[in-house]
Amino acid sequence: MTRHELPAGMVRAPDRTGTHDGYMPGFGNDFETEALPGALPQGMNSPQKCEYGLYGEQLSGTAFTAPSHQNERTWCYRIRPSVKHTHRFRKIALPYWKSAPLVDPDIVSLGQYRWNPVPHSEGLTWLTGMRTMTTAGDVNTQVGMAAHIYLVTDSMVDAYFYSADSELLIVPQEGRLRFCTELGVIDLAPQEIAVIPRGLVYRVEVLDGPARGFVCENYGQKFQLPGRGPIGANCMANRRDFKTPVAAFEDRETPSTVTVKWGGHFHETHIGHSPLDVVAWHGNYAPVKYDLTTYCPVGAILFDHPDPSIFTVLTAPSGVEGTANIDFVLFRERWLVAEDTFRPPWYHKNVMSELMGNIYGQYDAKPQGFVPGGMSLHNMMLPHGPDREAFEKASNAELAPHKLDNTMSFMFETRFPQHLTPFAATEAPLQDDYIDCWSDLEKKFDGTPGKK
Ligand SMILES: O=C(O)Cc1cc(O)ccc1O
Ligand SMILES: [Fe+2]
Repeated sequence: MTRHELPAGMVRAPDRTGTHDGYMPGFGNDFETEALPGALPQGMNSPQKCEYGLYGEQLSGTAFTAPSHQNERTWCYRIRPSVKHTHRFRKIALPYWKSAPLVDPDIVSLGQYRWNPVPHSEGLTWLTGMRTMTTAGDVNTQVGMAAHIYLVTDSMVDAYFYSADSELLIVPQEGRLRFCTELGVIDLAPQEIAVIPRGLVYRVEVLDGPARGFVCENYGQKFQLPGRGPIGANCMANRRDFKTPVAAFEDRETPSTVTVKWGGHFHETHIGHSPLDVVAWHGNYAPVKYDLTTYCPVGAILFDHPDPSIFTVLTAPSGVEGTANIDFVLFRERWLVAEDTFRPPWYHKNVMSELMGNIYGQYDAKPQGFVPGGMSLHNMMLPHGPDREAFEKASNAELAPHKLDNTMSFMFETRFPQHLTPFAATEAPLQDDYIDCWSDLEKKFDGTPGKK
């Protein structure tokens, strides 16, 4: 992948070992990084005076008193304290970016739904190009999520954003984006994901456009790695494959805007400089990216089709043990080897709500119609499963080992019902005939024993 030049004037921590390539490996590590030598205080957080005349500031991602194994915070040493990066706010409208609760009495969310890719349009930034498809839970009580599609053609120029409501899990499908954050720069391409923590200020630039992808906006507890149980210490998503950017800052005095999502509403403030002014930081509350092709799937090696939870990349707990606020689940290339087994997903009805997106290729339960950039929704307790074509093929296939190749789809699975937004119900390219994919499933039963 080509390495893009940093934005003009941005200073990044030097690569002293020749290995970091702009990122530090590990999930939830306690990192430390400085873009100028000696900027990071050693052995303490709050010296009477910081080096270079910097201000020390803590960004808390969990309550001060959260148990120490969950406690997340980062110490920033910056040109100005964040309080100088916000001024009087006024509410602004971003009409396509919605928050829960949003239950429109005229919209029927009970149904199996599928959408074609939402087409690109001109002049859209990360903020104006966000299109909410579903919302679940309640942003004010910090439970649930929203699923969005982003369509981005234009970089944010002298414009910055943070969400106080949520962390954002970003799943690109087309194009490349750059996230210039307070804690460093993340370049993101399809087959990668990023998690931008709640409260972190950033701007989004287009490296290769137009860009389209999916966002899971998590109102609840942070995403973490799932427990592997008897699988042990390896496989699935491995900690070292997560990458956090090294410190990078800019000292730029230009009229700029900061937009804040707070309580489901957007607020704008005007300042005279870039807020990306963190010269050095240490801590474990930081943005991260992950290459999905490093996900090591584990599955059935003799018979039967396990629950899709075996493919969980990240999980955001809900407080009820084993019942996630959100699971992020990845269906990628893998071998199918199970004997005497119907290999695709079984027919099922799930207490959790399943929103799926296709990053590339073909999904085994839906050979047609679920296309890259497209989405589907099988809501809480709504039956679904393979379409007729997939069922007939898999029921009659010769069960030699078979590689599912050229396939990468994912699921945002939440314990809460997902409600369609007006955009999803009326403006997005909904496939009206989706449920017909099951209409030709035959009755095969005729009371004859031994019939298979
Ligand atoms: O519905 C789907 O396609 C997702 C899914 C996949 C699978 O392998 C098992 C259950 C499940 O919900
Ligand atoms: Fe399902």
